[in-house]
Amino acid sequence: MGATENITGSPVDDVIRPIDTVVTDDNVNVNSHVDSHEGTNGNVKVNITNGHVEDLPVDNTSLLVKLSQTIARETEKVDAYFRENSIPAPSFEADGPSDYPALPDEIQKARMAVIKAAADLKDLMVGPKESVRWMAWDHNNSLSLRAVSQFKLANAFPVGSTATFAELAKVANVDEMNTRRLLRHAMTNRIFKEVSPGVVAHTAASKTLAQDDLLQDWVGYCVQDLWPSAVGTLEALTRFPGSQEDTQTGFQVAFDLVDKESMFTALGKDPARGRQFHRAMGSLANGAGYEVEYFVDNYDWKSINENAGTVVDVGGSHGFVSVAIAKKFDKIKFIVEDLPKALATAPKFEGDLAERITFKDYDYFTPQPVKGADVYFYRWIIHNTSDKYAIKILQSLVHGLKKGARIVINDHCLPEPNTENPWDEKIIRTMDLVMLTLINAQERSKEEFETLFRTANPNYRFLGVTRPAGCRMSIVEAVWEGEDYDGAVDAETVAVEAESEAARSAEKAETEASSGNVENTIEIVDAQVANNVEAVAAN
Ligand SMILES: C[S@@+](CC[C@H](N)C(=O)[O-])C[C@H]1O[C@@H](n2cnc3c(N)ncnc32)[C@H](O)[C@@H]1O
Repeated sequence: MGATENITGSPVDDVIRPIDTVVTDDNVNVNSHVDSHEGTNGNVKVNITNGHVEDLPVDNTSLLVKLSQTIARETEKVDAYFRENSIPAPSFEADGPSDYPALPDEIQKARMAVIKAAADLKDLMVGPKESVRWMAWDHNNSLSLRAVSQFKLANAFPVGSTATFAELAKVANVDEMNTRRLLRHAMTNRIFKEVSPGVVAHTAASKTLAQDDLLQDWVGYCVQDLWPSAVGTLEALTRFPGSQEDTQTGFQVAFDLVDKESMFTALGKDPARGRQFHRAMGSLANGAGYEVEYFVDNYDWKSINENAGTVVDVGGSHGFVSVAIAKKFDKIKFIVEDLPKALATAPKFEGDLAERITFKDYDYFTPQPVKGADVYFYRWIIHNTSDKYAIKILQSLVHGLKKGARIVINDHCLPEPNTENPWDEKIIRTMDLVMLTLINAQERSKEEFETLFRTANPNYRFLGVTRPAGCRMSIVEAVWEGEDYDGAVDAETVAVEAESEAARSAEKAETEASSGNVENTIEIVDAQVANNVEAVAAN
């Protein structure tokens, strides 16, 4: 039924009058979904029948126009910034930039507003039925992307030149017709373009893939390991309801490893696949919003520094987070704990860093050996575990905590629905599903973090969660309000012991500590895989 008909189907134009229900705020809220927009253009019509006033369906035209206005207005801000700063404009062509530079807050906000409004506008223009219909075909994007990735087609011909489908078919070792079909589908996602019949050239996206090895590994890992795991997940959930074990996930269903091997163990046994995983994680960890500076700059390290306090970096790998904090806060002492295999390749620090940062072998499911420290922090640790194991980790601390000790978790924190820019919300919720499909772990909301601490021990008082602007990760904090530890060994003593222990472990180390560059990150993740294999073997 149209807006100009009454329920009997007779014309009602003569009794339709515009009413003034205009919502004047023409700013589209960047942090909410489209259904929270209340704006209309003032043309909401009222049907007066038998003295009865009814709202008729709101005409969405006003919302469409508002979205398009937002797109135009905010795009102009981004465009002006690019021009003023002589930054190359975004382009689909192979000579276009691969990524956005770091933008000032205001310009980044404008960019995010455009991304949101453009997505909303597209969805509205497509409509719910057709959106859902074709969403169900999304896996075909993975299929054509997997072909490009697996057959290494991005590197099959140099950027700036072209290749025929016949030539690319040879590279892929797949017949020409099917190579063409796969590639023409990839082209609908702007990966390659057909510049003349049968002739393929690079685009900005295929060029980026060709030039970014880590991105290729990210894609490879996602389409080869993650995608089949996603397909196996519902079977895992029905076969093992509520399982918290990392050997009962979609990954195990997909690769016939149920109750046999965790993903880390499986990848650890297969060097090529393991390397791809490590490098994929390196690609992610170097992405926008994950920079370690957010943690360094947004936690109260200052007060710890003033008291020359001790900080324990649990699961700290090669200590690159501690190094970054130590470089800014010159009095804090750090103990970086990890499994022996990770520490075996740890860097040897020099000078001030060597005096203040020590390594210690430690399995975080066992009682914490460093007692009486000021802060114990877990960066990218707790989200790798289900609740059962996360609680175990937090309980392992209890016997050595002094009153007032802080426990800090640096992980994603799931937002309340619709409070986040939809793009960010999609990424964080997808990350949560990825943790489920691969290792039965999870991202957590503020309430879930609070419950973890409360369940681990009622003497933890949850202090809350903060999230630095621009960062994808949050800082979760609790304080220990129970009795002081029994004082058998203090943090200082353990630090000294740890130093000599680490010196032994680090004999073979050749790596330099750095503040989180790609190579360093890859090494860290290498160590993680190796250690998880070890941890699984030990458990
Ligand atoms: C994702 S990495 C995080 C490294 C570092 N915290 C960071 O922010 O980059 C996880 C770390 O946990 C370590 N790990 C895994 N199992 C462990 C265990 N049972 N005890 C101690 N460390 C462990 C791995 O070796 C790896 O270094």
